[in-house]
Amino acid sequence: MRDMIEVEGLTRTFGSGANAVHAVDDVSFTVPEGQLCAVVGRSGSGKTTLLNLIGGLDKPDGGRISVDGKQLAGPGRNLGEKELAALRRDLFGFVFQSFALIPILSAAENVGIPLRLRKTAVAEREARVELLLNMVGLGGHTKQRPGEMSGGQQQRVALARALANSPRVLIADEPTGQLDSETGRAVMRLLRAVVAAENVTALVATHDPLMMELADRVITIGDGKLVADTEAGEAAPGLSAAAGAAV
Ligand SMILES: Nc1ncnc2c1ncn2[C@@H]1O[C@H](COP(=O)(O)OP(=O)(O)OP(=O)(O)O)[C@@H](O)[C@H]1O
Repeated sequence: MRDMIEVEGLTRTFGSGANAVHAVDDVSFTVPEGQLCAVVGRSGSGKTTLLNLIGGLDKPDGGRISVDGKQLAGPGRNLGEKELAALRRDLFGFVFQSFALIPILSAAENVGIPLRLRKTAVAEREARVELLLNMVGLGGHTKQRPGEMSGGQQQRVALARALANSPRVLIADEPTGQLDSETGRAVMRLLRAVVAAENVTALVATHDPLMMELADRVITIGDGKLVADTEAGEAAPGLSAAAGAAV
């Protein structure tokens, strides 16, 4: 399987001198296409900073990032905001802890936003929105606004929206952080299932042990450094089978 994400010597420092925080400190790894990779670590270890760098929401101080063979950052590669925004739109779908839905739009309209931005034809957009809302189990809720939905339903809408553009990579930062544990588990299982159905590569920052079980691989970050990198099969025999059963 070819590599979808390639990160080499990635570094991001906030502040300087005695106050410098090495949020991401010389991190290197690759993620093969189709893999669901959990990124774990204590609060403040650098997970969000790492995801933001890979997703083109922030720029590194050093190192290289390539996604789907396109170099987002590296020596001599200083993309302008417009260029970076275009790459972001084409390559990534984002899911945030806070859902980040637009309150005055219905579920279907929220999911359709990335397709409107791309000027996708109306019939094609509506068909894709319907397919995605059905996939996340919200086919009967298309007209509801976020305020009329539960947290779990809102996050399922956000997941559908993140997939609308058929991104190569799904980046999810603590997607269950605001959900109760049972709802969070349902969202995690759904995420596992849609990653497989849409053949997307996913990076999920999480504290949730279930996500670690469902993931193909777990990357552990500590003080900005990569401290462990475990494939599901290596962690404990049988984990993959358990993950399969859970979907
Ligand atoms: N914009 C910023 N300016 C200054 N320091 C920052 C900034 N963003 C992050 N940091 C610092 O970088 C370190 C890593 O933060 P980051 O948010 O990436 O951690 P995290 O692992 O995602 O934490 P959490 O699990 O609590 O979300 C922390 O020490 C944080 O205080």
